[in-house]
Amino acid sequence: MPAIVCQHIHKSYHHTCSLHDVSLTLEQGSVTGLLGPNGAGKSTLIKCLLGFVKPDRGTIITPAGTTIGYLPELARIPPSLSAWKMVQLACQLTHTDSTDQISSLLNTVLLAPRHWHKPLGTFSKGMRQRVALAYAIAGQPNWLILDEPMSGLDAMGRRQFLDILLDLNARGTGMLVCSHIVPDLVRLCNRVLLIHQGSMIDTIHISAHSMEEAAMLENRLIQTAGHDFE
Ligand SMILES: Nc1ncnc2c1ncn2[C@@H]1O[C@H](COP(=O)(O)OP(=O)(O)OP(=O)(O)O)[C@@H](O)[C@H]1O
Repeated sequence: MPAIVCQHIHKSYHHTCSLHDVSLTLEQGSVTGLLGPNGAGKSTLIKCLLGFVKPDRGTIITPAGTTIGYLPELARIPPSLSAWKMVQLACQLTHTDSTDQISSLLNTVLLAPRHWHKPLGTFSKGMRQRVALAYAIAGQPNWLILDEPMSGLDAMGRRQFLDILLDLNARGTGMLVCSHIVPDLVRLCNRVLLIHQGSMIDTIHISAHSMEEAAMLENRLIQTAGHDFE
């Protein structure tokens, strides 16, 4: 399938420039990280790609047949609903709400069957986030856009969540992941785009998914953000 392409995107809110001449290509099956200091424009770019926000200028080309699942930073989790019911609702939207499909999704996000019918309000943050991911992938999208997916999860929860994402990617799902957690981005991504003050300033290719690459990327980020305080 052809890539998703953004060309020369500009977006301002009132007099604040959020994105300035941003271009990028997302190849199907790839995992791209978006990294930048607070206020750099990451969420605005995601909202433009999802069609929630209209750029002032520029083009976004989404090939026919593209389907995108979205996991927002703060997914709404109704506390009285069960995991099963929540995923069933998502499946109903795509007319695939068979028992097998719902069980398969809950298994994919590693939720043990003993939790399937418990209210989500009794779940840990990690479990809730995994149910939110099952909701996002219910329509079997070929792309996933994730905004801070591992934020607030403990080490075990982050590892588990990363493993699920790596498994989804191995099965062909392309991803755009916005995160402040550099080691997670390095573990997951093929490349990381560095964004600062609304502009794309660097592309870092990740090959070894190693601690050394994470340290290098973190230094690059601190170098960038450090200039803001000079
Ligand atoms: N709805 C809005 N109205 C006005 N300004 C906005 C709006 N959304 C974003 N902005 C501004 O656009 C700039 C980029 O914000 P954005 O949320 O995209 O950054 P971010 O990189 O996602 O930040 P963070 O890491 O803190 O989530 C900021 O200056 C922000 O204040």
